[in-house]
Amino acid sequence: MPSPKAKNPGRGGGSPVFGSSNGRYEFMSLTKPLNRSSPPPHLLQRQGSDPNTARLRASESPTRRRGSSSSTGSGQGMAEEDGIRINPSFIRVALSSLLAIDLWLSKRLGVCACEDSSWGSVRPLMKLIEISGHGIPWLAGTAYCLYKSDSAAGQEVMLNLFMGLLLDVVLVAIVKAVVRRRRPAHNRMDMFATFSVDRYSFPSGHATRAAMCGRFLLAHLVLAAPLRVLVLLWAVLVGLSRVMLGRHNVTDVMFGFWMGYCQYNLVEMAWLSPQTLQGLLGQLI
Ligand SMILES: CC(C)=CCC/C(C)=C/CC/C(C)=C/COP(=O)(O)O
Repeated sequence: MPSPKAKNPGRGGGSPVFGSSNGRYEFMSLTKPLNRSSPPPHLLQRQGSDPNTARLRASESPTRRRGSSSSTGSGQGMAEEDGIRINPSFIRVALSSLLAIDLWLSKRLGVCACEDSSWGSVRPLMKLIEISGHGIPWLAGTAYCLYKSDSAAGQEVMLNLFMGLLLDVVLVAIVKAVVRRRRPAHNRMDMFATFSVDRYSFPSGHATRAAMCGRFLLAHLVLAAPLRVLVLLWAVLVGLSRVMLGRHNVTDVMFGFWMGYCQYNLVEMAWLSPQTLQGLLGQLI
């Protein structure tokens, strides 16, 4: 089978392809036309600043030795070298492949993106789950519990949850503002109470909140086993509903879960004890 590189020697655009010219899959760059006579600058850089030394080392490389005994002579050897040369771009290729899979999967899973979608009838339920993970009910509910709590332990837990929720809103806003990934094209922007950064989708604020609050509740509330399962199920459903509603891509939610999980560690590290609270309140009053 002819190598794709041989078919498209001068194609631009930078998308690498998989080639199997010698029965072995390798990445080959389509960005630059092949230059058989001299190695590219980044190969020289990797092997030392002296181009002659670099050429010498390249000719001593096992790849070159293997290539010289191959059926197509030096051309084949160079093709194998190409495989080595474009290794630095492997991460870029992997990331763009992941992104493509992410977009494809997110579009396929966005089955409640509008009423006419295949699962459009489930949309009201998904929107209910969306509200259950929204920042405002969580902040308002926690503030209310803090106000109503008559035990020091209860107040301590609620205050730390409230601080965690504020931290979550701030961190998510920062990451969204920095990354600026747009929401999926199939999303209908009909969420309630959003800020300007909420036009961006990475990470999912609902997913960070679900992960952080889920961990928090499991760690600080004494819950029977069925309720613990329910908390976990709720967190998973919040994440799933983001993709099904078309609000987010899968990676936004996955990263959101991870970020929320880590945020809980931060809350634990910066835990406000009653003593710290008294000190803080003493300074304030
Ligand atoms: C105290 C304060 C600034 C509260 C803000 C609460 C609030 C409105 C959070 C935003 C909730 C929201 C719509 C987030 C977007 O979630 P995604 O999952 O779509 O990223």
